[in-house]
Amino acid sequence: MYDQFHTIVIGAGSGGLTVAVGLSSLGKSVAVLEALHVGGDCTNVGCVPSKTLIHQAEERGTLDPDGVLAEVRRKRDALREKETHEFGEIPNLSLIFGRARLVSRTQVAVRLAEGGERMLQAENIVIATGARPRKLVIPGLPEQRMLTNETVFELPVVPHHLAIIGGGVIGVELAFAFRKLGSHVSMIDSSPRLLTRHLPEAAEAIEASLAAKGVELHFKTSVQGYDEAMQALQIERNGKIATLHEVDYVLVAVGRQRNLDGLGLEDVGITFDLRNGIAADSYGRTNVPGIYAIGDVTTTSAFTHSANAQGRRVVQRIAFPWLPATTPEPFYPSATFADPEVATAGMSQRDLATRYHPALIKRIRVDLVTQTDRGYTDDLQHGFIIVDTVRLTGKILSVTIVGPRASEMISLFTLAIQEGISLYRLYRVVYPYPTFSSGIQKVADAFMRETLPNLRGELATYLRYRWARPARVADVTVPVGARAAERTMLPGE
Ligand SMILES: Cc1cc2nc3c(=O)[nH]c(=O)nc-3n(C[C@H](O)[C@H](O)[C@H](O)COP(=O)(O)OP(=O)(O)OC[C@H]3O[C@@H](n4cnc5c(N)ncnc54)[C@H](O)[C@@H]3O)c2cc1C
Ligand SMILES: NC(=O)c1ccc[n+]([C@@H]2O[C@H](COP(=O)([O-])OP(=O)(O)OC[C@H]3O[C@@H](n4cnc5c(N)ncnc54)[C@H](O)[C@@H]3O)[C@@H](O)[C@H]2O)c1
Repeated sequence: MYDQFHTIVIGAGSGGLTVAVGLSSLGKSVAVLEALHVGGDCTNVGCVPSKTLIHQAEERGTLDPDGVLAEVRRKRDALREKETHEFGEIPNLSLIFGRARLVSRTQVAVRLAEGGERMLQAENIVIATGARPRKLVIPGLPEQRMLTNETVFELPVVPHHLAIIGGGVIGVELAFAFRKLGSHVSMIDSSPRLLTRHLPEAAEAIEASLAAKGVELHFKTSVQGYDEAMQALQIERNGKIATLHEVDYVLVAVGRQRNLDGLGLEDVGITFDLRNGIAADSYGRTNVPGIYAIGDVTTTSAFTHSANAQGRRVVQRIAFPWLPATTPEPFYPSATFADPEVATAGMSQRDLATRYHPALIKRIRVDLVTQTDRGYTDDLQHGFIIVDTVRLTGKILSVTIVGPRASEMISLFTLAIQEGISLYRLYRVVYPYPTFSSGIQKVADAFMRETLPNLRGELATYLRYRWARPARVADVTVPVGARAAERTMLPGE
């Protein structure tokens, strides 16, 4: 016997809840199936606890580090409870705890958390099952000393020496936080630098800031094993073994693995692969009519805001199928809550390199330390804005900001890129004084200074290279904010 719904959503995380709330508020009956907790990764083991930790560590530092960890859990649990209660109360929305599996193109079986199985049927199914941390095997490391983002926020006491494997977004954010709480922190990455999806300039600033705070950085390095008796972590670089002493915890943050297994995707004929996740178009449609996929389980999303944006497009598609579905997926901005913050908007460097001849691109860099008075008043150590723009036209293609509140500042550029607002128009905007955002004015100033006195030359270059294909794709980085469909690498791969 199948219970009937208009839409079944698998996963009550950032993406799934967006669809469920959107459709139920439009009067559609929605079943949301969740294996663990309402809120998914973001509320429970991701954005919310990590940002609370970062904020608390900044505010309270070494005064009461274990109290900070307790406060992170208190706030996380309170939010989880509030969300669970609120979603449970929404009319037309049935929240069902259990593990879901597709049994046909319109039917889902749920192994209920309370025991037993329930069968559901709907004309639309949305898969939003997210991702989990990729695991590493470290010989000799006892299980209780191995942490991931799923366990690190449960620590009752702050580690004495935390070794973080992986210098991506998770590793970097948590390295700053635990260092501020008084842990000795060592970072180990197999790559030659941190934040490999960002511009090298951004990684350099973050590396300098971490090093200044006493974080040990080990690049091109792998972890060999752990000696419990000595609490020693063996690492290897260029064939040489070194030892990190008194390591009480190892945090593994080496990327993500999509939650695809046990979903019955093959049985229903949904196109997916382990590397790229479920293939979906810019409106979340998979190759199977009526089945959608959004968020971390797809190729194109790695953030809460992108899962949310995709969820809203699915709501539009399902509720208003007569509206045109022609807009491409937007570029998703990214924000890394390091100290200083790193934020990006627009195209990836790889995409730039494939679509534009290098001669057509003008790169402008404004140093927030020396070129803004706010940098001076605040004794800023690291900060800049880098903008890649089309010569002559001032069309903004790609932006990286490193600095305080970069995560807030980036939205102006996100708007400019999406709405085709050029640097000529940003030049006319008045920015309050003294702010870091006055650096945006400096970017526009620099563009005008380099363009207007040389209009003829800029025009000639523009006309010559406007349609020219680049000779070859350079070895370039792919910023996190890149439209993920255009990435060649995915988080954790
Ligand atoms: C430490 C950390 C910090 C982060 N910080 C940020 C940040 O600051 N900003 C940002 O934008 N993003 C951040 N992210 C990324 C963000 O958390 C994810 O991109 C986002 O949660 C993805 O949403 P989702 O809906 O795709 O999946 P999820 O939120 O992971 O939700 C998927 C849900 O599906 C459930 N599920 C899985 N399989 C099944 C099944 N078979 N049946 C039923 N339920 C199932 C899971 O239990 C889960 O609740 C962070 C991630 C981590 C790990
Ligand atoms: N502020 C945010 O938006 C935010 C914050 C945290 C996480 N996230 C999301 O979570 C996801 C995962 O982040 P992550 O940091 O785990 O992955 P990541 O892909 O960003 O970084 C993984 C790092 O681990 C390194 N690595 C891989 N294997 C290794 C090995 N065996 N030994 C040593 N180093 C190794 C890689 O070189 C890379 O630098 C990202 O997609 C991100 O979007 C977002």
